[in-house]
Amino acid sequence: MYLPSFSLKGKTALVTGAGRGIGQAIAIGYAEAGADVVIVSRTQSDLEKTAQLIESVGTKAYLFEADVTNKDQVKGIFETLDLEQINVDILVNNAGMNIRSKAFDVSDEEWDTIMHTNLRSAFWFSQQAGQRMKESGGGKIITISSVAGHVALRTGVVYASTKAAIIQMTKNLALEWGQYGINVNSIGPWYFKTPLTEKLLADKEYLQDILDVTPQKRVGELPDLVGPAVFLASEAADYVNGQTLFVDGGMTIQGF
Ligand SMILES: NC(=O)C1=CN([C@@H]2O[C@H](COP(=O)(O)OP(=O)(O)OC[C@H]3O[C@@H](n4cnc5c(N)ncnc54)[C@H](O)[C@@H]3O)[C@@H](O)[C@H]2O)C=CC1
Ligand SMILES: C[C@H](O)[C@@H]1OC(=O)[C@H](O)[C@@H]1O
Repeated sequence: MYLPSFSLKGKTALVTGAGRGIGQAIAIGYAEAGADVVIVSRTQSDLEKTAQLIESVGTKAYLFEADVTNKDQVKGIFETLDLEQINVDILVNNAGMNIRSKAFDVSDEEWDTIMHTNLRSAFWFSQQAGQRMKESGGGKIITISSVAGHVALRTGVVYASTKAAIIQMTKNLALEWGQYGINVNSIGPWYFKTPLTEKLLADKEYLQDILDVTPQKRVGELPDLVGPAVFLASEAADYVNGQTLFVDGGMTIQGF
C-alpha cells in the first residue's frame, strides 16, 4: 500500500489566531479531517464562533482567549492542557499582524509589536509544544510565513523580516528536533482575502497589481491553503522537514 493517510482523526491540533481568517479556516479544516482543535485568539466572541463551526463538524474545540505576545499566557495554555491531559500533536503558529509603514517611518513600538506577534510568539509556542512532542514521540509544527519572507513586497520591511525569520527558524528547529519525530515546516501564502487584507483587496488598482504578478491570475481562496495545511499536519508529510511550502498561485516564480 503506497497511499499514506491524510486523516487527522484522533489528533489534537492547536491553532493560534483561530478566531478569524486563515487560522479559523485551518482550525475548521483540521476538524473536518478528524482532529480536535485547541483554538487561541484574543477575542472570545470570535473563538466561540470558530468553536461552534468545529463542533458542528463533530470534533471537540478547546477555547483559550489569550495574547500570544504574553509569555505567561502562552505558558498558562500549555499548563492547562497538561492538567486536562490534552496532548498537542499538531501546532499551527498562525497569529500575525502587519503595520505597513515605510522603512524611514517605522517606530520602535511598531517594530516590537510586529516582531513579538509574528515571530517571538511562534518561537514560544514551538518551544512549549516541541518539548511535549519530544516527550511523547513526535508531532507536527507548522508556522505561517508569507511570500513576503521570500521576495520583497511593498507591505513593510518589518513584517517581511519576521516572515523571512520564520522560514529560517523552521529550518533550524527541523535540524534540532527531527531526531524526536517532530516535523517543522512553514506555509508561505500570497494574498488571501481575510480581515487582514480585505481593505487592500477591495482597491481595484491594487488588486490588478497583484494579479499582474500572479500566474494563476486570482487571489487565494481559503480551501487553497487548508489543503496544504492538512497535508503538512498528516502522516502524508512524515518525511517533509524544514520546508516552506509557498501557496501563491505561482507568484514567487513570476519572472519576466
Ligand atoms: N491574508 C493574507 O493574504 C496573508 C496572511 N498571511 C499570514 O497568515 C496569518 C493569518 O493572517 P490573516 O488570517 O490574514 O489575518 P487576520 O488578521 O484575519 O487574523 C489574524 C488572527 O490572529 C489573531 N491575533 C493577532 N494578534 C494576536 C495576538 N497578539 N494574540 C492572539 N491572537 C492574535 C487575530 O485576533 C486574528 O484572529 C498571519 O500570520 C499573516 O501574516 C501571510 C500571507 C498572506
Ligand atoms: C502577502 C503578505 O503577507 C500580506 O500582504 C499584506 O498586505 C499583508 O499585510 C501581508 O503583508
